[in-house]
Amino acid sequence: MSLFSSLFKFGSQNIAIDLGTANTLVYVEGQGVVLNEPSVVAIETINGVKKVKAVGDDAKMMMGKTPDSIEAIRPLRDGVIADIEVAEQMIKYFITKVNGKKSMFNPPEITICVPSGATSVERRAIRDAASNAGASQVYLIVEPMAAAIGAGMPVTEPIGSMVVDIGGGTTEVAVLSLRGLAYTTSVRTGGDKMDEALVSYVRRHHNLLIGETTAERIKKDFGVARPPADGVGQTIQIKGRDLVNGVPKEISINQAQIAEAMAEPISTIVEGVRIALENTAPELAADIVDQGIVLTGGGAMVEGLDAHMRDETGLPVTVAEDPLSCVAIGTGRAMEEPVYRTILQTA
Ligand SMILES: Nc1ncnc2c1ncn2[C@@H]1O[C@H](COP(=O)(O)OP(=O)(O)OP(=O)(O)O)[C@@H](O)[C@H]1O
Repeated sequence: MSLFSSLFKFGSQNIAIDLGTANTLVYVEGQGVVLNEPSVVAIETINGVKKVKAVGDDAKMMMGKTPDSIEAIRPLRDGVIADIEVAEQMIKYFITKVNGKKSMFNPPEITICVPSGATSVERRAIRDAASNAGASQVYLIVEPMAAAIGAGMPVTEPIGSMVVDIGGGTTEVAVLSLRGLAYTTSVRTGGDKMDEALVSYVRRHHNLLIGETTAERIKKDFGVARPPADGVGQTIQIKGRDLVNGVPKEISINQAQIAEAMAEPISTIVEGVRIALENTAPELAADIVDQGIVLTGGGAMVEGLDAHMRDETGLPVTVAEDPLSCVAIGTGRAMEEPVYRTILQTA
């Protein structure tokens, strides 16, 4: 085997990254999604020196439970990079995890998605983080376009389609046609705001303090976008700290109350969709009446959200097949398939 072919064989594959507020997914050329871990980094400070202690799953397990010397950080907030240095460390860690040491000798091309509303400064921050993490070339793709490609929507055709990507930090609403965004808006509300709404509801109504992780678990397992048909739904027990006497306490809450708690962020998302529909050109709007709206992102999995949006807009609404992976799959397909190549932006 020649030196060239051995280098080629052992070279690193190009990769696509969905750098999300809540989760980071990595798609490797020819393999698909190979990594899906929380966007969390645990940093330990010893004698003023900061060191990465854990990344991804291991770091998330530490959230809310770390000693003073360790801080679990989410480097992305509201869909943009809040801590550039930590984000870079996280990207570097994930690239090495999928490509091993190969990336050092033969750096991969990286295609990475950015929120459609990201400013040029934010785009540069994401590009620099990927370059510093070892990319030979960085391409960007806007998140709703990636979500639509991942959901199998006809983005290259002269047909209007609407995608609503409900992530952790942001909800991206976009109308796409002929490889471009005909209209886009980004609402800084997503799954995180639903968690926060649950935390404050429980504090207000039960004087109980619960953590973000507990709130997220309640949302995922019992969250509903509208009150259950019987007006109550399932009742669950939740544990936290009593705000009056400071001791651990358990209370009961039902799904009607959970729906009430989550109502505000959900109506902000629906309002974003309504504004997008009002701003869509008539020909494209006519297509959306036929094609309907497709929901992607983890927030799309809140029970009854599709039905609620159908009632609010009067349009057909469906949830994509694999809502949590749509953006990563779409970013990966845009990297691999020549038909989407012109959609990619060189950073
Ligand atoms: N089964 C579920 N039901 C409700 N919400 C869920 C479910 N699974 C995941 N989520 C929520 O989806 C959100 C994460 O979605 P996703 O991974 O698409 O976001 P992201 O890409 O990381 O965020 P962003 O697009 O804002 O950068 C989190 O708020 C998470 O709690």
